[in-house]
Amino acid sequence: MDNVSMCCHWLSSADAPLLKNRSLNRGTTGSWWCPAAGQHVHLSGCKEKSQEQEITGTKPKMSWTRKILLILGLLSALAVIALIAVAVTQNKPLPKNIKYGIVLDAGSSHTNLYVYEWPAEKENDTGVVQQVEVCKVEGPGISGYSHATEKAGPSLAQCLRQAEEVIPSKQHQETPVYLGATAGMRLLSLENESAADKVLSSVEKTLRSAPFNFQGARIISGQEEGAYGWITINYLLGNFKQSGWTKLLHSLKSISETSGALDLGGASTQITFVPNELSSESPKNLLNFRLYGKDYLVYTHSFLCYGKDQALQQKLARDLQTVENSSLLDPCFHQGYQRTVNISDLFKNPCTSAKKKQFPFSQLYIQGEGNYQKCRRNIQKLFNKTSCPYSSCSFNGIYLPPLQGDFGAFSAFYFVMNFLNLTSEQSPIALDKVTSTIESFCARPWHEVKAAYRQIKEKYLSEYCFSGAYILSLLENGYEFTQENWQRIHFLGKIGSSDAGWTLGYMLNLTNMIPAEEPAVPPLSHGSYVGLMVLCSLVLVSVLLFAWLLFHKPKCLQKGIV
Ligand SMILES: Nc1ccn([C@@H]2O[C@H](COP(=O)(O)OP(=O)(O)OP(=O)(O)O)[C@@H](O)[C@H]2O)c(=O)n1
Ligand SMILES: [Ca+2]
Repeated sequence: MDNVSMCCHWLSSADAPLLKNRSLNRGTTGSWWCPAAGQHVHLSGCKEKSQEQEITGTKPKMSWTRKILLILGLLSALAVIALIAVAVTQNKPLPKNIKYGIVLDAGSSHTNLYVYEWPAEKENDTGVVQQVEVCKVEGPGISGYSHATEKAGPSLAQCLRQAEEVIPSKQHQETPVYLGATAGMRLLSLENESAADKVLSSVEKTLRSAPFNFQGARIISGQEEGAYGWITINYLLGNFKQSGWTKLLHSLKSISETSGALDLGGASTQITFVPNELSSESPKNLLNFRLYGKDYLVYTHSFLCYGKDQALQQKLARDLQTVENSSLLDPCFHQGYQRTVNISDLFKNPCTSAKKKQFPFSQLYIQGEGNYQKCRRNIQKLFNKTSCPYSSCSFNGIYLPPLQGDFGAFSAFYFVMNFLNLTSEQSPIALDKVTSTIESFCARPWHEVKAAYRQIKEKYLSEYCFSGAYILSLLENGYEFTQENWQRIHFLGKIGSSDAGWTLGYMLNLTNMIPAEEPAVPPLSHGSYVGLMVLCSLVLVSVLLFAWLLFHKPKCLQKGIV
């Protein structure tokens, strides 16, 4: 490189100010002190570097400043890459550590075993527990073993073995198992306490011999059953999640943020919801919860003997008072249907025992009549609406505050309405359409119904007419749902993969998985955190690139010098 081009090279670099006391302009000619050359040189004007290279035919030597800039740029790029890599790997969710829990729902008609799972590190979040298995125990509910109490426990063995297969064996010991018995056992303990105790001892023995962590087998109260059902559906529907926009929306609109729960079993039925007005008229029906940082005042009532099987027993016991001989024409069964009932069985539990009297026959022959309207009138008698010691009542003098918000209706509410094709969520079915559907189903002769639904158990199938009419009676006459708020009842079998019922709420409570206060959560999710890191890094790289380009340009091309 000759002195001129070398000096021009210097002039285009950051060292140009070394040329002291001279103002430089492109095209300036004359004699200049060039530090690179260590001498005065004669310049006839600086040229663009490319031109200069063309002219000289040699590769220009990279200045130290540019080298340092380049190294700094490279190092910054490396740092950014390292930063992203660390963000992605360091904060990536750890491999899932799953926990399990087992609850047995010992209902009046049958027992179900549920297996739940949840990620261990998210125990206190809402909506993370889900059902992974349900096993229906063969045979009757445990209260059905009152005459052979020692067989109640062994009846559960097969479902426990199924749970052993679902849960990894190394976690068997740490998996809690709970059994909650409902209305069937409540009735048995009223009728024969020692038989109920023996049944519970038998199931306890079997559960203790399973490889799981036995946590108790007990009869739960109607209040608990109602409350845990309400907790389950609201947990699964995500109604306890009160963060960000939902919180703001709720506080602005004061909308009802929880769903009521309607549970219909074989022996009892529960209604649970958050009423609009606070009232302490009937304190035994009110429960206070603090969940995820919010207080809930919940109304609940469980009607023992108003599950669909016991309601039918009550109806038959009443009907029996009016018959002249041993046959009964029943409008709630299909025409052509026949059933024989032992009179002693009919009066054996507390739901019907008050109506017990001597009859000149030991069996009742029931003949179906298939008349919905008559059936409704017949059932209506089960709801005593004559006196109410409170501002408002459902029936039998039980306090009921004004109905409020949406309701999730499950168990037999769902089984029956689902069978009748009346559960559509897309286009909620109007009450009069529901009534006419049940009316025409009841009018179908038994032989036709039986032929149309061969796959359905006769016990269930024969009672869907009665059950449909009973559900409408309970909701319309009992709780006084109207054409309008009927649309707010949602018939639910499952929510996600979990069955709607009290068991999940029971387990969440006993394992302390629903905290009173909202758990502290990191402000950003892992995804948002990584995204933000990448964005910041990209901005940093762009700034560095821009700076490098700026410095890389020949100085003489920059404004102010040219
Ligand atoms: N596919 C089904 C399943 C069940 N049933 C009936 O629905 C009623 C209620 O069942 P369930 O909710 O399981 O009641 P339990 O839990 O056994 O009773 P409870 O809660 O009163 O103890 C029972 O009469 C049962 O015969 C039905 O009609 N169709
Ligand atoms: Ca039940």
